[in-house]
Amino acid sequence: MKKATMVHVISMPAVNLCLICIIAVSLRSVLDEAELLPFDIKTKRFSLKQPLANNAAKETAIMDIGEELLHFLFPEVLVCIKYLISKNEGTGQMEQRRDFLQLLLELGEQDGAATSISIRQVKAMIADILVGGTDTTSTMVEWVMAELMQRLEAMRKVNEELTEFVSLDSLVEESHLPKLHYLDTVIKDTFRLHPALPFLVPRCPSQSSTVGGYYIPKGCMVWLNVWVIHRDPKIWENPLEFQPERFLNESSNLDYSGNNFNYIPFGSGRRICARFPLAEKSLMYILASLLHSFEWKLPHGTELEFSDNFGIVTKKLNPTVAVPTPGLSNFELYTK
Ligand code: HEM
Repeated sequence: MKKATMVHVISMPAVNLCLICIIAVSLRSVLDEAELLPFDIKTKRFSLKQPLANNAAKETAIMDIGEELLHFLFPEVLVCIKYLISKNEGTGQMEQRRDFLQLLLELGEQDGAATSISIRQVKAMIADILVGGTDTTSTMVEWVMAELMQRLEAMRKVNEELTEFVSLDSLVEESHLPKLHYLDTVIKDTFRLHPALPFLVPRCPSQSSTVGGYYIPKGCMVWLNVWVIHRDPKIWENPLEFQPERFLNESSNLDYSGNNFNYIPFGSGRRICARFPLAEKSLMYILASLLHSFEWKLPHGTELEFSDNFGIVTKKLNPTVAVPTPGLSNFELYTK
């Protein structure tokens, strides 16, 4: 007999991960004002310190605050980082395998070299990756699920595609992902309507310039409003409608590379999301698995609504709640 359970599509810790992003993003500009406000764990407040003399002092201060905040908000992230580092150092894995962490640790060993980095910088980079990649991904999974449960025709097409390419007697594998074109368009149009970082990361030009007739003074903070670009009626037909088919035209260059400025959910240029290809794959994989293995319905008598909870990462104001029912032909697949 099929068993149904009600679940939150995504359950995240109550503390919003975007706090760390705010710190990472805005600290540089705060520090440029020469006053530093370090975070006091006991009082949970920022306290005033002396102006910082040079860039090295600012970098150290950024890491001090980042580490303190990590301790306070995400102790498990730090424990995880420390574990990974000690595991790599302790077991002689260095010689056998060269993964990202190992490369970072090797850079740390080059005494005096220009590329040498400290263990604190290694930790900061790994924390960046863990933090930058978690809240964004889970938020997007939730938005896609909500859009699909609202547009049953699109859900039907996704399910048909999954049944054709994966089949009901197997689980989704990485090799299936390139074949799931319709799911890809669903994710893309969800990114258009609900970009996870609607203002990207702010820019600070090192030279004054004029762009599109606007004078941008050196040193100012520039926020790009991607949310508005993605809903601009001059660019998009029926911009407020969820229409995945608009991405079926392959000649439109509407991918995640940031080369078409009409569509930049992962940003563009030198500061484009550092791991957008990984994010693209993870999203496809998570969503394909959820949608292939279960049939999703709203709890009886409830309706979806799509208000934003504005933030650095823009989530749904009201979490999506859905009821999954197993749909695979062989129940043992769920225990794998
Ligand atoms: C759905 C998932 C994700 C979304 C929507 C997303 C979005 C973004 C955006 C919009 C930016 C700013 C780009 C700009 O201002 O031009 C960014 C930056 C960044 N992302 Fe992602 N991201 C995601 C997943 C990830 C993952 C999985 C990682 C790492 C494993 C990651 C690491 C980073 C880092 C390190 C930066 C800063 C890059 C820099 O400033 O040079 N992100 N991301």
